Amino acid sequence: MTKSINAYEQDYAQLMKDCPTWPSDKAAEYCSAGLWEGLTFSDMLADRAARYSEKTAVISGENRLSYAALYDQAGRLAEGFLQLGVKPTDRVVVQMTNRYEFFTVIFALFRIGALPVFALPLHRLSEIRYLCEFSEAKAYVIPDTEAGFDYRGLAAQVKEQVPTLRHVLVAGEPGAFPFLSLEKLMKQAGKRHEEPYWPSYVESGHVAFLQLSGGSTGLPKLIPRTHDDYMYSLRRSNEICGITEQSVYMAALPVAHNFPLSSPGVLGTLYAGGTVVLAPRPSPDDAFPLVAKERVSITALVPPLALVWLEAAVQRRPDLSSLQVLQVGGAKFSAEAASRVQRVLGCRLQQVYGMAEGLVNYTRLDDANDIVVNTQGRPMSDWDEIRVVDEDDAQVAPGEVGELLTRGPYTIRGYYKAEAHNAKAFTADGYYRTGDLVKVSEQGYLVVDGRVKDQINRGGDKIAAEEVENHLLAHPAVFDASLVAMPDALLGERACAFIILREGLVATGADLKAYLRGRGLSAYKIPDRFEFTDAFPQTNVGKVSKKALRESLQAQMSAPTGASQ
Ligand SMILES: O=C(O)c1cccc(O)c1O
Repeated sequence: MTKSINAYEQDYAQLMKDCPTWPSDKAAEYCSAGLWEGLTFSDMLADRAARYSEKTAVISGENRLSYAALYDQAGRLAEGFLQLGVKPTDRVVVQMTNRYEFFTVIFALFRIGALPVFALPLHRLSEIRYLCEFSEAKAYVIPDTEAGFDYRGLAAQVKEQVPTLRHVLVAGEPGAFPFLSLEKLMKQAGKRHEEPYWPSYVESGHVAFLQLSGGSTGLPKLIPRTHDDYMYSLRRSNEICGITEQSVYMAALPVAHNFPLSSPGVLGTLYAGGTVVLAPRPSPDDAFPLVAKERVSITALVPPLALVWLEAAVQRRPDLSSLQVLQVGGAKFSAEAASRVQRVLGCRLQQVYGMAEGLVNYTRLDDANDIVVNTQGRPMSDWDEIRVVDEDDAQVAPGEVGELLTRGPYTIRGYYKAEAHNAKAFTADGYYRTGDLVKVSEQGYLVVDGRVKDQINRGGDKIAAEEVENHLLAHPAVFDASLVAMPDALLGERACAFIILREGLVATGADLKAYLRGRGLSAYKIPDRFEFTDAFPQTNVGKVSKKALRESLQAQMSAPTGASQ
């Protein structure tokens, strides 16, 4: 350590300047109402390790980590990170598949006040390079390989292209790459010193990590969440979802995604002293045996996976007797599929409509079937403020469709380093513009009815149209590009790119797909279909009419003479 505590205070002051937070009167209100309890993630784990000690915290393949072991490993890794020169307020991009090191790493970073930046396992060079650059990350943490993909090769490219990135750390084997394994980092740090072995710089009001936005603009936005606000959302989610120390939560979705991370997810489960089971993949082949073996009581899926589970369960009749609750969220779940969950899987359905920016809505476990099947739930907290507005920000009549705006004790007031965007994405009085169209029932339940933001929700994977369009526009043969959603029975939506080629130049759909892959774009963002055209329909203010493009696509898809690929 080369700096005094005061120096870190300056670093925190800078960080907090980059991260808009709540006005002080609101913050005081949330504190005095006991919503923000003044607990950091590091203190939370220390407390649970003392309380639950040998109880199993995380199960991942052959590994079973007790609360004490998780705390101990996080402490040693924290020491290791400090020795590497990672210090309070530094950013560290964490791209981890569902393995236990996700927890040892993030709790190590929480401990020293460094900020994990949560990447997803499917992210590739384009996304990771951006995350590392934009957050000025000092380190990048990866698994060695997973599902046939070598993250070390990706990291080698990122390291070469991002000069501020000093360290790559690997869960598993570094192999021939010049990277340090987490295991070595932990050993290097030696045995844990007497506590506390470094002063605590971390306060509960500080930003704990940067979460990723689904986004609708060219580049993904980073979401600063504080210990206080996130912890409140976990505590309240636990109450609603019945999470206790008896709960066994299985993460089938990638654990860094906000839904399995916090609604109530793996962190809610650790908060309650329960057990987290990490499924390597969400397929019935992997997940059903785990549910039976570990007596999983609750898990979370996106709608396409829920459909796959429903189908497989009918055929295989697996032992899901321990499963009490299946949460479905991330995209709209059809009422038809929703109505089959209880009968086919033998557990209660909970619909979850949430966003990494904050607001999470749940159907309640004792809600009538009609509500559980037909709505996306209601806000988790009485402190959530919501408004449903028309294009002029005027409140719509009760029950009418409008854009959902929200603010509250766990909804951010602005993105990280995004002043210009924040002015558009938030109202002057601090409401976040969700970009989703909803209607609110008399009892306060939300039904999602579309969106105004330019995004495609591909089975829960959100694609910002502008991001993909920008990549397409970089192709020499592309004059203009417009990405729209097309309906899909399994995923809900897929992406179709409408392309106008430059005169005299040619490119096929296959060429453009290969081009996007070559630019390091993740697979889920690569358009599923390409349509070549001479001009785009326009709105009466002269913008590209995506509505007209979607309609022309619909007409073509229902026409008898198949698709042009
Ligand atoms: O981002 C989401 O889609 C989401 C869904 C359910 C719950 C959440 O917390 C989410 O962030």
